[in-house]
Amino acid sequence: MPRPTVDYSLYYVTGRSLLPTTSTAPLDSYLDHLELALQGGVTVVQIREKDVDGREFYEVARRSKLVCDKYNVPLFINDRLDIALLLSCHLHVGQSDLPYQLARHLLGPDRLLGVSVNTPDEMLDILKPEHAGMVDYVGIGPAFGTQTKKNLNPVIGVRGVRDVLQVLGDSEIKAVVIGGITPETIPNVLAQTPAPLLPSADPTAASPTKYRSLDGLAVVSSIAASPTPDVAARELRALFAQRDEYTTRLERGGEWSAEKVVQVAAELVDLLRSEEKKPLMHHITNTVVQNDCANLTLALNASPIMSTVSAEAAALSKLLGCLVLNLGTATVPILEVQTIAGREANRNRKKVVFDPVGVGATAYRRKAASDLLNACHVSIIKGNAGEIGALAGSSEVQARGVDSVGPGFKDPVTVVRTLAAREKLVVGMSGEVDYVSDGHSTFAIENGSEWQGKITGSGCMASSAVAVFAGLDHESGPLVATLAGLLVINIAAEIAAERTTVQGPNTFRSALIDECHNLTPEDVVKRARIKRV
Ligand SMILES: Cc1ncc(COP(=O)(O)OP(=O)(O)O)c(N)n1
Ligand SMILES: Cc1ncsc1CCOP(=O)(O)O
Repeated sequence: MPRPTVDYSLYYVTGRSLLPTTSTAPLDSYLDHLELALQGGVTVVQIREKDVDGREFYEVARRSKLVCDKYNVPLFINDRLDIALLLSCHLHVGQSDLPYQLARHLLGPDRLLGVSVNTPDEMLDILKPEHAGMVDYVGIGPAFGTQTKKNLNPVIGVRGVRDVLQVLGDSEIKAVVIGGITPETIPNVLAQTPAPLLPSADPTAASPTKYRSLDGLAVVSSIAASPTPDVAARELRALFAQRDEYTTRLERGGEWSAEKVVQVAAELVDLLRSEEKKPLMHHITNTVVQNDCANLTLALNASPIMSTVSAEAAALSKLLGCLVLNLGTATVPILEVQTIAGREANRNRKKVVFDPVGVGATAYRRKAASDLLNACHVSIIKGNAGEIGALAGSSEVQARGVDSVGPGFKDPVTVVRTLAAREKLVVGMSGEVDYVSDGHSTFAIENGSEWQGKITGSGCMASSAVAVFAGLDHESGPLVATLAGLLVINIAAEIAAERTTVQGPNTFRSALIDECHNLTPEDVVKRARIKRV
């Protein structure tokens, strides 16, 4: 008998101790809860019972199987091969349980076997030719921190999950992600995990054209702790149903020419000028530039709000055009608010711009940036060469505090393209020439003024300009938004610098904000110096 084909989209690992209801008949109440979860769309169930004796585990599994059979949903048993065999169920084992080779031997050929995987090496072991056909799926994680499991393996973040998927490649073994999977974390998981299938593992070798994605989401508390498990399951299923959109977006690549970018940037300036409902820009930014970024946002005809209050992040994210997360004042409370706001923006499918201010300066900031990129999906990273180099893992360009020093990269195009392809977002690198890439198409913008390097916060203001364009409800996407934002601020800077009244940094700063306010679509068309590289 061949093993069944399973839809792993929503894999519910039970957690009886987390159930919200207490009842005089706890097992019945748990079974009712399980049935509701199945009605909501759970596609696979695993019975995971910790700290109970074998008899109780057996009874819970036996009764659960009757419920799952009613919905034709496959049932896995966690760890206990004996119970899986007795009930003709499938089995899940971890790396410290019975070795999966032995488990397969005893389970026989007809039942499904899943294995937990925490590292690329563990994945490689399962893929060895001598282990072929033993494992049907892997549970990759923990992706995020969770209260549900004691003795948790190291948290690997979305990028760790992607590293395992990269090794899994186009194997027929299915993959689910586990650990801290909630409606808030799912958008980032779906956006970040598709792993490029390349002839070589080097993401710079060529633009990836195909990606390996997850086959499902595995959750405990997102369903077990819900008083309405049917509603919870439905929401999780609906979120997972967006998976292919994320992959298709990556596989589509970019078709933009420089001329087309300029034309659309001019249209976007026009749209901003005419927009009655100005896009709301939520900035969680540093204390040095708040006022300038708010004024620049207003000058471009968008509405700034500079809130650092976590309690209103959810409400704001519903009204947002775009969220700006700036690493300049990287205190622990600010990073916490940024994480919450980023996840809420992801949940509401709003764009997030990340300005990794000073990320090259200290190990503390590098960790903060990495944690933020693991916690929420960012659409655009905009930084200077020192910052982009630090995120790309290059030491070619040094950072001095928040500034970048030296002549820049020998091959800036490869740096931005590689980082964009790896992080699956758009990278904008500002400097004498700005480089922008989505991992497929890369552009260089030559507009700008020397004065920009002589005022503090010009990079942060450029990020605000990018965010304004990203926040417009327009189909052109984050690549064009980044290009439009940088074109606009650089052209406004050029025009400002030509003013005879500009005598130094301070008069330039005021003139820059004025010229952002005055800029016309015609200025963009006339002055843009941009090329595809
Ligand atoms: C689908 C899925 N993936 C991973 C695990 C974790 O299993 P394990 O590492 O054995 O840890 P315990 O669940 O036994 O605590 C899982 N159960 N399911
Ligand atoms: C069993 C397990 N294995 C890795 S994390 C985890 C617990 C996941 O629980 P939750 O979905 O509540 O974070």
